[in-house]
Amino acid sequence: MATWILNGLVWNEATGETELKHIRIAEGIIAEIADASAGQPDTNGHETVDANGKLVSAGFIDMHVHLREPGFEHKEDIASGTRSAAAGGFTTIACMPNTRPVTDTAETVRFILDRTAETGIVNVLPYAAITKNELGRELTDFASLKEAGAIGFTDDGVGVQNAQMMKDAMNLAASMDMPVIAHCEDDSLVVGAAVTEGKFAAANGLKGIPNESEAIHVGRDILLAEATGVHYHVCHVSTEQSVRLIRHAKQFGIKVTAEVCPHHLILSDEDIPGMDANWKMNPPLRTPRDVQAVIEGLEDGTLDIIVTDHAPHSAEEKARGMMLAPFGITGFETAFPLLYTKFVRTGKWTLGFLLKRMTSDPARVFRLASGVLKVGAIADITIVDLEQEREVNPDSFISKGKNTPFGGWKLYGWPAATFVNGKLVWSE
Ligand SMILES: NC(=O)N[C@@H](CC(=O)O)C(=O)O
Ligand SMILES: [Zn+2]
Repeated sequence: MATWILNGLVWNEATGETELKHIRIAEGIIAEIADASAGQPDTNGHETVDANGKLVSAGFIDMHVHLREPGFEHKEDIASGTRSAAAGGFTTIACMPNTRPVTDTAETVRFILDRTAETGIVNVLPYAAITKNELGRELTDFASLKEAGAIGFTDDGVGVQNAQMMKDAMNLAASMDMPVIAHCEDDSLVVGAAVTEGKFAAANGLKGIPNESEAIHVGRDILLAEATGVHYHVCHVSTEQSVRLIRHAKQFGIKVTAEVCPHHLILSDEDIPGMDANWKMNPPLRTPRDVQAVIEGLEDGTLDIIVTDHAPHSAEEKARGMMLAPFGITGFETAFPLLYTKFVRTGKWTLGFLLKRMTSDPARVFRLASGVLKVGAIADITIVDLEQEREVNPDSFISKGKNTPFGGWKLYGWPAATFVNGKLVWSE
């Protein structure tokens, strides 16, 4: 039995227009994409889903997420996290190793893959830690982690402070054709700070996190990437200086790629309403000048992909206030509506540009087989209602994390159904 998705609006990259199509899925693969103008296909004996003119896209890919399992299941687990991802239109997500235990052994990598098989509903790609316990002191066993299924190495949550340690990691990763993914942060520059250096910090008498705490690592690591030849990927770029360094490195042919989060594209420190920890994340919301720089970086290809950095925390943890609460905001269930409403509906970006940065670009950067809607491709598919306007209500998030600064925002472009490997895993 096949599945037909009827009357879906599909983006045509060549023409820059959407076209009405019928899509046939068989055995988890896109078997046929037919023009709707040629009439209704014979769906006899097959399952049908009528997209009714809604957008049909390759499923979104999110290469930076925190699923919190093992160890922090009160914040999120693989069951709730993958359901939240599916509700955001994501079909493949890559999870960070700052779990408990840290994902620094083959056993924990296998645990994540096994739990995903048991309880998950989207594809989960685990990253493994660069250093044991993410302490920056001793490299993990890269070979066994790769063998167990890790797709790259990162100490996300903290920066690798020691340059020799990072260089050793890059050399080793390069020798096994694996990427190094870096949370860029110099610890000595950020002590006691919760928000960026800027107007909000100044107005509230707070110490700020300076831009160079991120950019120093980006600059250092670009030089190390050049020396080692590794594929170096920069996490959650937030500053004008980092964009400048990455742009320059790319001009020299250094193998660097980078990601940016919706919140860094949409909010600045000047939007922070008060000492509310739902506005606290790492890297922090930067100045309007930085927001402009990351937008331009994404537009000109300096920044390759959009990721959510979905970082759920419990209400109790966030209630500790701006200075004491952990860094991080949830991302899955607001990412596409935010970007679509803010950048596509306003005419700043084409729909195709946004889709590319959330599908085929992450697939290209991380050499994944998914991310395209074409005959023969894996049927990871997202249906989105571009015309539906709805208010963000954190209480109705599927994620255990309700920590978002976007509560109450009125947005368009809500995911309506999500298929993974040809199977409907979530619908409105
Ligand atoms: N981004 C965050 O603010 N927090 C992340 C860690 C990280 O990605 O740096 C988390 O694990 O909570
Ligand atoms: Zn990080």
